[in-house]
Amino acid sequence: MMLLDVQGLTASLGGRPVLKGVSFSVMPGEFIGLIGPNGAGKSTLLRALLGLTPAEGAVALGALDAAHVTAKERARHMAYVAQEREIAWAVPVEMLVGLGRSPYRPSFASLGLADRNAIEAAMRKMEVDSFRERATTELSGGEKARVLIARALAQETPLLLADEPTAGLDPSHQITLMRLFADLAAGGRSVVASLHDLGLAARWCTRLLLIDGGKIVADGTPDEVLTARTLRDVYGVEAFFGENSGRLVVQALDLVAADTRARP
Ligand SMILES: Nc1ncnc2c1ncn2[C@@H]1O[C@H](COP(=O)(O)OP(=O)(O)OP(=O)(O)O)[C@@H](O)[C@H]1O
Repeated sequence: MMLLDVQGLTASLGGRPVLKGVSFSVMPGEFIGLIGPNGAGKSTLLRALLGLTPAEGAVALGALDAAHVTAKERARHMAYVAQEREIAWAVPVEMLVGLGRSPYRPSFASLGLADRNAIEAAMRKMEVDSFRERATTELSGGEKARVLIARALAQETPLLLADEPTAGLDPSHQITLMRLFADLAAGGRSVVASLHDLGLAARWCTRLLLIDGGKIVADGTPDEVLTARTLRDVYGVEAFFGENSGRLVVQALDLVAADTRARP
């Protein structure tokens, strides 16, 4: 059963088309890296899936039509980690992570055992439990990111959407996060994360969707998508390609000369 099915999604912002007929589906067990240059439409796609940006086309959340779900139904199906990490409200870390349980409770109801277990597990996974009482507004950028990811994990949804979740994390926490997402996928849930780090995308994702100019221009395994040609044409970079433990290793090395670059 598909967790997400997207057909012909189009969206315009400020009068300009930003998504131009995007179609794909997500099966349980996939860790999908949404990659593409700045301005390609990755955040807009994630926001459109969540109903935060108006879009045309069909989006199915499992058996539910996204156009007709309630906010709570949607939030029980997919969690979202936004690119913006601004937290305006000086709540303790634990309380912010606890907001991930809102889709399961009537407003203002107290936390039940399942809620408390989910909050503990999420805080431990993101290693924020040691500063659970600190105000979220007084954390470093990477710590805030981990708290916001913990909130999404506490939501215990089949599908997790994350917009540049590794940005601002140190290498150890980047790997911890990618491993966690890979484990969630191996356990039958699915993750769609926009990523700029092609090395992390190649190493950990089961599938990559490459977006350019509001369209999916490649969809497949990291080996299929991250070719010298696509990196040249879409990103305008020359890259080193290697292999480690059977997985692709990619590192962008330099810009290609503009006249050798063909836009797909
Ligand atoms: N509120 C807005 N009004 C008008 N145009 C917008 C708005 N938000 C985004 N855009 C434009 O839509 C296009 C897609 O933006 P989007 O944020 O989806 O790209 P992205 O692939 O996530 O980029 P990045 O990697 O830089 O985060 C860009 O050209 C951007 O300038």
